[in-house]
Amino acid sequence: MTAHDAPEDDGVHLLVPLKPLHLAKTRLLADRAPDGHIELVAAMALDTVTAARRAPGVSGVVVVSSDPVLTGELTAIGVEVLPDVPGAGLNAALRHGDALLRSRGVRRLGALQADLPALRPAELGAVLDAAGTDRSFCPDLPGAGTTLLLAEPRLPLDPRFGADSAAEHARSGAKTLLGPWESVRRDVDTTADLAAAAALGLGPRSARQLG
Ligand SMILES: Nc1nc2c(ncn2[C@@H]2O[C@H](COP(=O)(O)OP(=O)(O)OP(=O)(O)O)[C@@H](O)[C@H]2O)c(=O)[nH]1
Ligand SMILES: C=C(OP(=O)(O)O)C(=O)O
Repeated sequence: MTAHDAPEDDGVHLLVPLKPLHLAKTRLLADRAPDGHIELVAAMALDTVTAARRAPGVSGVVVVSSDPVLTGELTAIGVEVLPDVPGAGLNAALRHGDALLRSRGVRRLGALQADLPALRPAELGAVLDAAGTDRSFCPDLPGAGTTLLLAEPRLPLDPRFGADSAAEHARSGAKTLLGPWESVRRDVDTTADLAAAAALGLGPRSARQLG
């Protein structure tokens, strides 16, 4: 974290998890050539992180990943990267990041997916406003997944990402955040999602990758 991310402030620190790039976003390969896949996944993550850092109410963004290329690119723009827990999976990676940031005194914490290349800072800010300090989550546009999970101040994140995570997060007592913030819900799993994100307006790195 930088001085800008000082834990004393009351903004939210977001953990952004990402698998090794060559293993990530395989559903996109169902109907896309593999050329440029790694570069596209990295570009989407960098656009997501860049937009999230600019959002009102966000005090810091920390990526959880063991990918060396991504780590190099993020570090170069001043983003901290925590190494993954090898082989432990997404929720363990987030719990690991949660524990580490809490040990530094961070009070407000959330998890944001790395595949939101159309993310608009003002829309993420509006979601954080609507959340207040409640445990809450933003479902993806299809409704089954989760793009953002926010913990209550000082309480564990308790992430339940994976199949039907929206229902799992609701069951865990999290408030559902619905509102005019399509870019926060527009995650990219398939080529149809990618086209929808492009229609919304991609971040510069993703736009460049798609030519
Ligand atoms: N750090 C970390 N991130 C993970 C891990 N597993 C999944 N993720 C990330 O969690 C996010 C949500 O996962 P998915 O949307 O299913 O992404 P994916 O597994 O890359 O996509 P598919 O291969 O298409 O299923 C993505 O950004 C993944 O890279 C993990 O073990 N560690
Ligand atoms: C892991 C998840 O992501 P996706 O739905 O994009 O696979 C989730 O939403 O919990």
